[in-house]
Amino acid sequence: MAANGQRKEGIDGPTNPMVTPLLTDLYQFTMAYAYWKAAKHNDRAVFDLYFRRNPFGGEYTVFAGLEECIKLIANFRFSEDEIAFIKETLPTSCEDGFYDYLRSLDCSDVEIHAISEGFVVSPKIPLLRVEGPVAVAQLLETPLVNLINYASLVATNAARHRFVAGKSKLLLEFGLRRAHGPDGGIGASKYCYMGGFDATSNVAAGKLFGIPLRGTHSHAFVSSFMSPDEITEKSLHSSDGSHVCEDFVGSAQAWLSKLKVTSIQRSNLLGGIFAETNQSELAAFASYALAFPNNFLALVDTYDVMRSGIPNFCAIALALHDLGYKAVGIRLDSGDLAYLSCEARNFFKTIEKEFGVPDFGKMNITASNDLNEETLDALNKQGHEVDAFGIGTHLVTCYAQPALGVVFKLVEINNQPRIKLSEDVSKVSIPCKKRSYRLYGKEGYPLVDLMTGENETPPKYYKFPLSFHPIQLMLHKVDVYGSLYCLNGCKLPDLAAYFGLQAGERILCRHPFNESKRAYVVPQHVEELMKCYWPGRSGKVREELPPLKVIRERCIKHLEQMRPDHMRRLNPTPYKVSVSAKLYDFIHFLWLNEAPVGELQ
Ligand SMILES: Nc1ncnc2c1ncn2[C@@H]1O[C@H](COP(=O)(O)OP(=O)(O)OP(=O)(O)O)[C@@H](O)[C@H]1O
Ligand SMILES: O=P(O)(O)OC[C@H]1O[C@H](OP(=O)(O)OP(=O)(O)O)[C@H](O)[C@@H]1O
Ligand SMILES: O=C(O)c1cccnc1
Ligand SMILES: [Mg+2]
Repeated sequence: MAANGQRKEGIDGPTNPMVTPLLTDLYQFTMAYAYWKAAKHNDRAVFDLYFRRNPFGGEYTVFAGLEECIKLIANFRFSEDEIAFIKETLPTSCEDGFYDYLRSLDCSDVEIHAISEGFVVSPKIPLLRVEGPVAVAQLLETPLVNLINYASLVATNAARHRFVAGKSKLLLEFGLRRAHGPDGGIGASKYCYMGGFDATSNVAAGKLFGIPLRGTHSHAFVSSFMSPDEITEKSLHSSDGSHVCEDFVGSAQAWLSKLKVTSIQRSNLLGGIFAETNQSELAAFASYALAFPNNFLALVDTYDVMRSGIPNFCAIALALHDLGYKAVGIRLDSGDLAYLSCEARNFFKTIEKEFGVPDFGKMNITASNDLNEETLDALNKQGHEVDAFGIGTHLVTCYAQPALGVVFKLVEINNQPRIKLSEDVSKVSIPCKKRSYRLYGKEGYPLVDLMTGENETPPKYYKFPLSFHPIQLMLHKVDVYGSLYCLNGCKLPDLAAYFGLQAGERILCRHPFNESKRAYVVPQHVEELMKCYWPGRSGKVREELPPLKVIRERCIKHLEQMRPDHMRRLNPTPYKVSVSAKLYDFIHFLWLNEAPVGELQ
């Protein structure tokens, strides 16, 4: 049985148990029945899954969700219960043989080629190519689009937040409470990590995917304390266990008095900004420090950041320091985050200097509160001292753009290329079973993504850096005379072959729909984009599904290798997506063939 065979490959089911063969649109079942009734259900179809436009006004998208697609494919079988439900749902006139057919269905005859998860991808280029019996491929349409749409959108959103925040900042995903339901929350954590976040507050995602977990505490914890008298157990061992401070709260209060005197005496240094801090806040901080002396991080904006939160935090951090512990830092969750972070940093640096506490000035400052790309950008422009950003709502709900328009289009049936026409040229599908390639330029940046027909010769390139090779000199001559002939008269491809190199070839890359847009490219490197992730009966080797961490590293690497003008936030340069000359001609031949000729009256 194919399902057993698939299980032997060790691919678990989808993370979300709701991802079953029923997680599809009704019309996939009605079409499947009609195909079956017409004995057309096993016609061999090829579908491309792609999106039409990059999200968030950008020029790049991170491809995510593939692993879940393959998990669905590998375990795609109808249970009796599910078949019974379909039978109840479809008209009674539907013949029983159809349900026997559903009973026999799996994806053993489906072949999936896909771009690897974490790649930077562009519109129109197939992310996934599904080849198989037309009825099965269509049943797969909705779940595949569903699994890729949000995953890629939120991974891209995360990558964009990382781009603005900069490499050195810690990015924490705090969105679970605001995500679109439990699946949205789990997906957000997984794909934000993939897109370059460092950690999540979502404990379930930490367990499921091994994502690092991070967190601070909330305002409720601070406001739940009324006074320091509430703390009954006030003693704290020193970090090396050599002695005990019997009254940790008293020690913090003593530090507070010292800070106050200092602040009054040196009002320019500490700003002379506080008199009496909020003692219930001090109690909350002390209590948290007693619970986590090695991981003390305080939310400082419950009452007043500068007049209470920061001095209270410093008093506790200094009392911890006396016992050999190092406080972690603060979180700011309201107000002007640029201004407050700079003030807090000055305060910490002053304490480092005044009291000789090493590294106190480097205390971690985390900021949160309705952050998004724009606020991060504004903070950068103003100058800030934030080390870590906790981002929730805007990140996980993809507030700036709620969906990526992923589509699934038939490009071939029974070896016959198909096209979908539209008044809107950007919606015309690109027919044929295709291959796609990324062509890299001299500087190492991707220049263009190129689609060709399945059987066209792949673009060629120089396999080794020619600058290190004796052939380079001769090639120089080739450049100078603008000819493909070298000094001894042999053709460049022959010469390259002689030296064991693959020949570079000038490739005409054409805009799929705009006749005048074309460019020649001599690639320095060519990467075939789609790999076989589910071989079906083809006998091809199945590409392994790598761990999330590996996908994340791949994603970060790919984002970093993009040319900066494609990545900028304002008016980025469009990344080129093209087709070969042969495919261009074929698209337009088919277009003319399928478009009815109008008649003017
Ligand atoms: N320096 C800054 N430049 C630009 N935007 C900022 C800056 N500091 C904070 N923000 C953003 O301004 C908004 C402030 O929102 P709002 O006024 O609702 O919150 P608040 O009054 O500071 O805090 P809260 O109501 O949560 O206690 C947030 O989206 C925050 O991310
Ligand atoms: O602001 P987000 O980007 O969504 O990030 C997560 C937010 O969630 C928490 O508070 P919550 O918003 O629940 O309460 P608050 O607005 O009163 O702080 C936290 O304090 C952050 O502010
Ligand atoms: O740990 C935090 O600070 C946190 C977690 C979720 C939402 N807001 C904050
Ligand atoms: Mg909030």
